Amino acid sequence: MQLKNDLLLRAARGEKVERTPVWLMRQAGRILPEYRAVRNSVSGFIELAQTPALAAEVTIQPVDLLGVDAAIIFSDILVIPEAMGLPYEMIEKRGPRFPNTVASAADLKNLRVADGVNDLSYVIEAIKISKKALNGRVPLIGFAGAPWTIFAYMVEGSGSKTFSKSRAMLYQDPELAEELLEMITQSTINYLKAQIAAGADIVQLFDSWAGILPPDHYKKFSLKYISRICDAITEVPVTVFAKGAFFAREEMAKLNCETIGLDWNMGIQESRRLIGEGKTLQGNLDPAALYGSDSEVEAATKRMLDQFGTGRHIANLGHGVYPDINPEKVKVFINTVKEYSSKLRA
Ligand SMILES: Cc1c2[nH]c(c1CCC(=O)O)Cc1[nH]c(c(CCC(=O)O)c1C)Cc1[nH]c(c(CCC(=O)O)c1C)Cc1[nH]c(c(C)c1CCC(=O)O)C2
Repeated sequence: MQLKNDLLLRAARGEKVERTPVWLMRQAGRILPEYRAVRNSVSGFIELAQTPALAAEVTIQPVDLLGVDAAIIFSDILVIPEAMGLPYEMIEKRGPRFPNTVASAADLKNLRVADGVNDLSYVIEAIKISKKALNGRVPLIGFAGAPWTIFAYMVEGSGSKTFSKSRAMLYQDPELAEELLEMITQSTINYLKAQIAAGADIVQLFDSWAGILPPDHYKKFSLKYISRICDAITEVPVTVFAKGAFFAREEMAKLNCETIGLDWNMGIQESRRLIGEGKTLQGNLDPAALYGSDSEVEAATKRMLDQFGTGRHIANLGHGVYPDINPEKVKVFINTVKEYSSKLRA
């Protein structure tokens, strides 16, 4: 199926675009009242994610209601641990929790490499329904957590300020850590390939806890596995977003990926200098800028676009949109990108 709007894919590949494409990390299922209505019709996040018709419905909402240039499949990065044999719960207002965690080699024996097709069939089905319903309007983004971030949840059992259990394992039992990271990496490759076969047009890796590692550990326990995933995914463009990994930008330029996500602490011109011209950059407005007035949102968005210039860029926030942001402010951000970047690129 030919896409009617393929700006995101062209920008990712470094081809010419009439204007800068724009979407928001975590646009599906956070800020829209229309999402909450669907969410309240089921028992919780997990049931919603596991009901393909509803997952597809909330995937498409931001395209209809906000005018973004891409849809991102409604799911979570934690479906991979579950498919490997470590189920999670979503605790209302608190976040994910794993009743069982990985602490020893014996715990690894209970895990398997996910095949991505059968054990995550509900995501694959949701992608197929979403593609049909999108009918080529915009590309569909598939995604997964980066191995280090998934590892951190599997060892820690929940989010954490310090991730000291998962970071301790890197010092105390690096072989065990590497064995688990290997299993996650293989599962992620299988899963992303299944998403692509089902219709995902581009895929993004979220390394949300990149910033908690020192540079040497980041290279050894995260980038190494991200690099393997980038090498394995040859079918569609790949985006790597590593929150807080400012120290790794030069290393990341060597990844076999098309796009690198910037968080809002990373200087735009400095990032371009460190990464070079060979990658598209994605980001990076401060998510909190959307708490400002309409004219402040507009001004901040224009400042961001001026700094990225007319080079390879996909507009986004520097992390996921915050749940209490007014969708009208998101529209100001999106419309400003569309109008102002058209002028810049004319
Ligand atoms: C770290 C991480 C997680 N999940 C994800 C990340 C990486 C991105 C990031 O750094 O923010 C990624 C994610 N999670 C979700 C998506 C859906 C698609 C999208 O909108 O981008 C995506 C891309 C749905 C979700 N994932 C979750 C919800 C809220 C659950 C609900 O509706 O009750 C949704 C819509 C729950 C979740 N899932 C996770 C947490 C910490 C939480 C609780 C807090 C929160 O809402 O973010 C783990």
